[in-house]
Amino acid sequence: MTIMFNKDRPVQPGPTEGNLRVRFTGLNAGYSGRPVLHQLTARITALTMTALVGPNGSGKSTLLGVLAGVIEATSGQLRYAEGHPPAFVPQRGAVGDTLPLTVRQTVEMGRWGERGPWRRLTRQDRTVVDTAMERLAVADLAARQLGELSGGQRQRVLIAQGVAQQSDLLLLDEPTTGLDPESRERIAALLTELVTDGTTVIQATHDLDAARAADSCLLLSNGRLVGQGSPDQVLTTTALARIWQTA
Ligand SMILES: Nc1ncnc2c1ncn2[C@@H]1O[C@H](COP(=O)(O)OP(=O)(O)OP(=O)(O)O)[C@@H](O)[C@H]1O
Repeated sequence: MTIMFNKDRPVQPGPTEGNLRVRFTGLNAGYSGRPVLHQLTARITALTMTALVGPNGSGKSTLLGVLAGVIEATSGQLRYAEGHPPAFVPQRGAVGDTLPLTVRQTVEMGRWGERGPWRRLTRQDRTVVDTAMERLAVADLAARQLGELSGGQRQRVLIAQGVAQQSDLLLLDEPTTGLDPESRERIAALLTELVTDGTTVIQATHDLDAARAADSCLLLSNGRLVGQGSPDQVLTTTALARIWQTA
């Protein structure tokens, strides 16, 4: 699927290319009257883990939002290889904690893309939800209200909702921020497992350990892509010092 972000041009279907899962060229995006992303061009290989790295405000969440389809780019080209629509796990803070939802209902929302909102779930949907909750170790919290949970528990529930979407493209916005080391490791291991099982994972992260464990990194600074490649190539002391000093 190819999405052309140019107000005058229609959406065009495009060919898939080799082992690419996502490719974007000259992508510009922002918020009303506020350009944020400038001329981003990158390729994301299927069945890899990509880390989006950069200081606060560099545009990581905006880029994920564009890739997830919740923010419309103003121009450029975004192309996905054949596959499911992306599953998007937003930042924990972006999800209201006063929503009157149980953990199970929250994870069940991951099936809405298949079933439609508030529709009765099939037995298979319920199995998918159970499996996602078990993978994230939140099954014993199923009846609890989302708002009663700790930050780390809520984060795991949101990731379970993403996993329940059964997409082969999972986008996560800072999935380990604010978590204790054990929860971070558990989530890192799960994301690696998902890649092995056939998912392409893209995560925005401030966790340099997570970024160093990724297959590739996109380094953002002021809405521009200033590095892309393997963690060793991109996360050099010099590059990190330069970018964080100017942030
Ligand atoms: N809803 C919005 N309306 C207007 N501007 C926004 C909005 N959301 C983000 N921005 C601005 O867009 C820029 C990029 O923000 P973004 O959240 O993409 O950065 P980020 O790299 O994810 O930051 P962080 O690491 O703090 O999450 C910032 O200048 C921010 O103030």
